[in-house]
Amino acid sequence: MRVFVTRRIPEEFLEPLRAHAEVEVWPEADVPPPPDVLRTKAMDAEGLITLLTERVDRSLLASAPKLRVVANLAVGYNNVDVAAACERGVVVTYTPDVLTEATADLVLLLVLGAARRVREAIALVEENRWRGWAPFDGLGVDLAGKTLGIWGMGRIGAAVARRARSFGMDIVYHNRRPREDPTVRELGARYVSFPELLALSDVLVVLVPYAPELRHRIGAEEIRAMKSGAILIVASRGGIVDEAAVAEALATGHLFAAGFDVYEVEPLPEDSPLRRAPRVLLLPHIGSATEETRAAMARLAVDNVVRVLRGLPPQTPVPECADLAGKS
Ligand SMILES: O=CC(=O)O
Repeated sequence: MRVFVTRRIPEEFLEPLRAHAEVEVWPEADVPPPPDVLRTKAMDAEGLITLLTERVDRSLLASAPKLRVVANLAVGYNNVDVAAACERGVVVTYTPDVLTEATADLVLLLVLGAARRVREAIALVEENRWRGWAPFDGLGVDLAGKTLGIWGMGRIGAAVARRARSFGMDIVYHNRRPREDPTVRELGARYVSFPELLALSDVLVVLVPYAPELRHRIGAEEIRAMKSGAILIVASRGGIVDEAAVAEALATGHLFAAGFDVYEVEPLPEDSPLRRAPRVLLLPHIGSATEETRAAMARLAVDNVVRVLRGLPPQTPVPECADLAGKS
């Protein structure tokens, strides 16, 4: 059996797979295989370990007759056409849970960094422009007593809410449906409509998974509906928030600050309006990038492939395909 891995990952994580399959690894660490290479490799592979940068679409799946499992090394899987995979009997897996805490940490870093204008502060020191303690220069805003709005209250949202509570913030959230589980209730997080979320949040965190119908769901109009002086954090997938509209709202001062870890186009194009916007903290999609978490993600993805190849249910099939994977 053959498995193609679309990025170089440490050999120790691939070891368990080598006992069951011939493993081929794309040799680059940070550049994906070109689509035609992925297609060729998929043609005679039983398994693929993919990243969020790889498009596993209907046509690629159709040209991969032996494929049994696509293990996405990410919690988001909008890069995979899950419906097409399910139809073909291909199991799709992802890496939830293991990255929840690391990603929530990074969201808080963005919240704190945006609220305290840390990018400007660092530049002051690095560029040797710091002239001394100034009582009213470079001021940020407090978080205690403010309202944190979470759009997308899932595992990561709840972990963000937990952290924000310890900073003295009140929590509101919006999902398609209220979450009834005790974790969210214990956090005192209040379910609100989408317009209420926009209107109530001092800090709004976007954590909702990408879906095509959500493209630019937060645009100029929605930003206008937010409080003047609010902070917007984007941490799930790019494209949900109109980046040009955010840059404009930062320029006019309607938004106090913004923080991004994900973008509509990655890596961020040189001419992105966000680069020229004031008070914006831009990170290169590193939500889960800790040693422990990436190791856990790699182990989980590899284990999922091994299990499917051995005819066992994987640990973490995507919910849409859970039945197919023998786990519901
Ligand atoms: O963005 C990263 C992930 O989905 O895991």
